[in-house]
Amino acid sequence: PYVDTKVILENADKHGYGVPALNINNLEFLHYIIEAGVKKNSPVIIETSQGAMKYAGNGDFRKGAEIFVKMVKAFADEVDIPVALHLDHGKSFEHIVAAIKAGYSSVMIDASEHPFEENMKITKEIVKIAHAAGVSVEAELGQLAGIEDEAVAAENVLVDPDEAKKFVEETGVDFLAPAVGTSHGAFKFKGAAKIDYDRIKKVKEYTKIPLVLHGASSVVPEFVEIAEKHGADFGGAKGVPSEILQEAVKCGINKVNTDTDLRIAFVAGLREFLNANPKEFDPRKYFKLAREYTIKVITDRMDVLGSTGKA
Ligand SMILES: O=C(COP(=O)(O)O)N(O)CCCCO
Ligand code: NA
Ligand SMILES: [Zn+2]
Repeated sequence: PYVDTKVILENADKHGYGVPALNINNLEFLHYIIEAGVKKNSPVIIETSQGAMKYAGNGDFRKGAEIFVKMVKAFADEVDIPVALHLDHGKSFEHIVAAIKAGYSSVMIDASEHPFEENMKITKEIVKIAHAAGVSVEAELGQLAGIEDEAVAAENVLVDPDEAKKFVEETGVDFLAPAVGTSHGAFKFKGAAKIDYDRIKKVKEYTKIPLVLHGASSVVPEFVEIAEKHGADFGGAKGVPSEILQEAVKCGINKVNTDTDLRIAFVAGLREFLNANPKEFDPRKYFKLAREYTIKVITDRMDVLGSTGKA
């Protein structure tokens, strides 16, 4: 069934596991996420960026939002696992309202590049509108480095747990994404991978709401290697290892944003298949390995995060 993201995340918070939040831009990735969720009997949070809305609507983000809601509901109505649709990194008021109007389960207002008071003011306004429409809200405190779809964020600015407490109390936001050392994309760490567990624990203790880890892709070496063997150039790619994700979940993370891992698995399978099948041009065939690898990276993540069997 199609559910509110809050239902999924409150259960995850109560039982101490993580749920993968998986980005889509097209039908194929949606297919693979649903297949993985059914296979693992895991809840799934599907998420789209503002750019994905524009892409699906061929330039018209309001159309794209409507298309995604219809696509996700069509699948969600057919399966027994809970499925939610979330707007990821909503920055523009118009995109957030379009997602609410189209029927998204939840929206993120990402005002984290603004000063604390401004972030709080903007978030409060979005919470008022979204809650009036029965839609839950995610916000971000602190900043991740790396590319956030349309804007390059500044340096890593880690969350201040005392600010988090005030922020959640004043805004009524449903989930919070504290910046704790990760970043978006495939090149997350210059040195050893590490995140600030102590900050996660403090934010959890002070806010007592479901927490979100952004930039959580592991950049799985197996698929990086396959992609590079078949012409990709991902030199220096490094992500968040599974053990770190598991510790983050123990500290209070419940929604685990994952985009890069799906992209790398898919392109690894696509490159490998095309190189091995020069005569193939049937679109129902040439995504065969891309589909297999993408489903594998998602089902492995469900096992790592503990959402397997929780639907
Ligand atoms: O936090 C994440 C996931 O980050 P990643 O999958 O790159 O680790 N997202 O919000 C997904 C979109 C960001 C661009 O990839
Ligand atoms: Na941000
Ligand atoms: Zn993110």
